[in-house]
Amino acid sequence: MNIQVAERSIAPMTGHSAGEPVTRNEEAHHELSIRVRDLNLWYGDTQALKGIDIDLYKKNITALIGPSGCGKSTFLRCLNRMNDLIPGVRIQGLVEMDGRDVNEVKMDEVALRRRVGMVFQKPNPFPKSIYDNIAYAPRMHDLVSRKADVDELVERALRDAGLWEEVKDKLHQPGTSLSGGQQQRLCIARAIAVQPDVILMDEPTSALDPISTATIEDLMDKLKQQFTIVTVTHNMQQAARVADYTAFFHLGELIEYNDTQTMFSNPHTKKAEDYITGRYG
Ligand SMILES: Nc1ncnc2c1ncn2[C@@H]1O[C@H](COP(=O)(O)OP(=O)(O)OP(=O)(O)O)[C@@H](O)[C@H]1O
Repeated sequence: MNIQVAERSIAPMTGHSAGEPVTRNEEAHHELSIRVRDLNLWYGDTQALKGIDIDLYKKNITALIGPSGCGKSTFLRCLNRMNDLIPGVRIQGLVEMDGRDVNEVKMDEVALRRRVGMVFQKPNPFPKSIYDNIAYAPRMHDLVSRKADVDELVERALRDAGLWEEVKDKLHQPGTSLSGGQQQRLCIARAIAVQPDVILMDEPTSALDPISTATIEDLMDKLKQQFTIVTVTHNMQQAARVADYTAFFHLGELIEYNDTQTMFSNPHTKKAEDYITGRYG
């Protein structure tokens, strides 16, 4: 492996230079998923993202951290073009997924969002049954049509989201009848049902109790075997527990991008250190 200490934070600055032994499992999991170059975003006249350059890796969890308003959610939404839905937004720069520019005019947004699932802060099941929450998108994308295939897909997604045993006898009850933590796992099951490449999570546990939070963190750890996960969190312990890489944003800029262990034990920038140690933010 040859991770370079980039002039700006593109590849994570792992703290070891080329030729040194690699002590983590980066060798096996260092395939590029998303490449972002000189990404700038304005809401009207206000610039919210400034020259972001970053490489995000497959089958890893990358945590986005930084003080409120620094642009974490805005950046996340650039990865599946959700900012396009906000009036007055202007975006410049490159966001490439598996080598293809997601902002290309020809890129079909529906197809993009099938490849890039999203889980929000507040669980938001559809006002439908547990079963239909999962079945809806795969049917819409024509991934399945036969009842037996839909049943199988629903079961697999719920099992992968660690929810099957809790809901298998009430699949036709409303998704909203579940607890908050269960609803969030239902939303994760819904996201993975279409077999995306990437799952974006915007503070996925901030509305949950500690036990549900721990369940979701365990689940994220399992899901990264199949999916690339990019998550926003305000919880430093959570970033340290779940993320392979951590990116620190400040006032719309990416200040430091590092493997999580280095970020939390030996941050390379004063701003990241101050934030992580609670000196501000
Ligand atoms: N729809 C919008 N219209 C105008 N400005 C926006 C909009 N969404 C975000 N902003 C502004 O862009 C900046 C970045 O916001 P963003 O929500 O991305 O930050 P964040 O780091 O995710 O914050 P938080 O941690 O509080 O969720 C902020 O100054 C915010 O006020």
